[in-house]
Amino acid sequence: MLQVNNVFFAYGENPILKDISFQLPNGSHLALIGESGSGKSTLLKAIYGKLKLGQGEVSWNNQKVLGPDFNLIPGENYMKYVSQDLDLMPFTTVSENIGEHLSVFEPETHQARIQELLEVIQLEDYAHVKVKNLSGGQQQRVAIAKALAQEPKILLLDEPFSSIDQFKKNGLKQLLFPYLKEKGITVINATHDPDDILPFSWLTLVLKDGEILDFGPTKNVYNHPKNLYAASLFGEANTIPLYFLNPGYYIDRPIIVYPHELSVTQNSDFMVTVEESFFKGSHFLVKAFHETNLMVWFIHSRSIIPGTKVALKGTAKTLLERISKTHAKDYHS
Ligand SMILES: Nc1ncnc2c1ncn2[C@@H]1O[C@H](COP(=O)(O)OP(=O)(O)OP(=O)(O)O)[C@@H](O)[C@H]1O
Repeated sequence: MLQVNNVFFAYGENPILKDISFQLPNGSHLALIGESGSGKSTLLKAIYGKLKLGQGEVSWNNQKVLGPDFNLIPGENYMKYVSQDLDLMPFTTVSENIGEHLSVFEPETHQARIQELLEVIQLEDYAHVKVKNLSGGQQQRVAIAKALAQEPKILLLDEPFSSIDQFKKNGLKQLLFPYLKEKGITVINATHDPDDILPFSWLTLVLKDGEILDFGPTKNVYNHPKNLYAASLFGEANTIPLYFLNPGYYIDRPIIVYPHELSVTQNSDFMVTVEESFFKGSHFLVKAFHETNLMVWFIHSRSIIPGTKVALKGTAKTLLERISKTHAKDYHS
């Protein structure tokens, strides 16, 4: 179990992490999300033991993570941190980088381990290429393999796929994340990419201004977002007064609605005027305005001519659940 208890951290007078507490069972996969500057990298560094905490502590299996005052080289041997600063040896090969910290006394195991990791990061053909001759994305993959070579129990990833193209990124994630799960490695992945979060992370933690806004199963964080900020981290999102969606609810409470939860209908009083349709491959993302000037995003199978008035309804099951939860809250308050 990884435990983060009441962690506070400031850069000088500037508080960055404010009373962060959460627990992660071993082998879990957490997505750490939040806008730029919300404190994701700082939290990873705090967990890794790189920062002198103002207050609080981090422990793993009841063993305290010692900070920079105790470890000359920050970090515990059961934990690896892959940041943007890749810490590779540019003039040696991919294999040599991955195997840098492996025992030379077991050459066969050593080679087998390197081969296994080359397959996970899909760089088998580059085993003997010098790192300086690789692209930025390829170097990121080597840094991940190098971290995994030492069989950590906890892997901290700081936007690990930022330089990797979409095609390679998808393939890599489909190999890497199941591999980490199979090995029982606890993963905290700081990311801006909804495609990292929804399919792979069972848990999600939302940071806002250095505080935890939400923490729980990804499905709950997504389906019942705390506010527009949390929902927007997954993509476009709307806040719409409840009574626009169901005139039966005479409550002036806004509700979060994802674009895919709205659809064009013949019979609804919720009318909007289309401004623009954006091609998204399998559908169009449409930007429209209600007469109250409220901006509304919804998806549609075709592009819609700007200026067209359409009626919208929200019938998605997830939205209906959210509506009934919001309505119940009003009813009881
Ligand atoms: N070495 C530092 N000295 C002073 N302030 C810092 C330092 N590193 C980060 N900060 C500040 O701490 C805050 C949090 O930064 P952090 O890098 O943790 O955010 P982040 O959520 O990871 O952002 P991004 O998504 O852009 O990587 C920011 O306001 C940043 O300017």
